[in-house]
Amino acid sequence: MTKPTMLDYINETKAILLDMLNKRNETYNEFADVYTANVGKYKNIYLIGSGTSFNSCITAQPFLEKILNKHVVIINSYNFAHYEELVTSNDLVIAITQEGESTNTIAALNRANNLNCDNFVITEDRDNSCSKVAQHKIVLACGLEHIGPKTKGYSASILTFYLIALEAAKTAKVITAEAYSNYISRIERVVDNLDNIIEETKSWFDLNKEDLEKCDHGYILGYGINKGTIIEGALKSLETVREYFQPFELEEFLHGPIASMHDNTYTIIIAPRTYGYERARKLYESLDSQNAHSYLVSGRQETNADHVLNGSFISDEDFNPLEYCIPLQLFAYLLYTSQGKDLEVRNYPDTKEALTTKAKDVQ
Ligand SMILES: N[C@@H]1[C@@H](O)[C@H](O)[C@@H](COP(=O)(O)O)O[C@@H]1O
Repeated sequence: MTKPTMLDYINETKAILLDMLNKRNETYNEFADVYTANVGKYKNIYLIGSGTSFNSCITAQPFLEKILNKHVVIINSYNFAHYEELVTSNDLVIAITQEGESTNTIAALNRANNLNCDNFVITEDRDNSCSKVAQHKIVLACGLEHIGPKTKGYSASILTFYLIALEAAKTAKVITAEAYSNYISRIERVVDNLDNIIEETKSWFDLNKEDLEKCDHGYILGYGINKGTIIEGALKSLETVREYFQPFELEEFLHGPIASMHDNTYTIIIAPRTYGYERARKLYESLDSQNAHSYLVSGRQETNADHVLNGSFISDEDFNPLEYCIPLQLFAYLLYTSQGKDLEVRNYPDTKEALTTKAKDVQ
């Protein structure tokens, strides 16, 4: 059997997310019950992970804070395990690890246990190292993903966070049944549209193929709730194209990094029509008039410039990261394949032995 590609996994995303939505009550009821029983005790919620899993924490944080009305701290597994000073037994720890073998996440969960923090791990449906350490498990219901650069797992991770927050808020009566249903319908609408985004992204890449294929470094820019989207998007290209891609929040980019742009620097701006859009569009227009490799990914535009991905994005104010991650995942896939990069060849293979990051190899 041939190994699935990143594209196969991206194509599976819509069906997987719809299935997760359908099974949400049974999948997340334990979390909702534990949360409801302790809602008065929990002061802060810690979201912890490494790599793509950590990026899903960055993306999910604003929605969890909004729905659960608690301070949500995002911190990577290593820092939680060894440097976090303020966590107490009144905090809830939620670790996320797709394959469940990341050594830093195991260490973070051990620390949560030692500190007597209630803790959950979101992870694949198999008996892995992290699920042996955590008090409770939430299944990351996307099936296995037999490839290093994760795509469907990232989408499933952010949806898991949205859904555990909504199930917990409904059970704890932090939100009304009506508000809950409204949030679910809005997620369904975004997920239902994902296949259109895939097709539109492919057309955009094709249209600009001659220029995009030459891309060997670039900046991925965004704002608001897409802070995690751009970090994850840059990571996808770093892992696959294996050239230099750097994410910046757009306003921070203007405060210095823009000085490092050259004629051959590419930019992709992720620009949903939410707060921040006007400045993003202005930045695109300004860069486009001075540099030949500037691109904008946004909802329907007045402009029909080839470099603008005029997608049929729903641009939901809370859930648009589910759709805006797709163009960056596809960009990485289409670019590395068009450049003929081989993901089976590991760069600097000796570091894997020198610095272990996984308790077990699961690929
Ligand atoms: N290259 C992979 C990343 O793609 C992955 O995100 C990270 C965390 O893995 P996990 O989510 O299983 O903890 O591990 C590896 O380093």
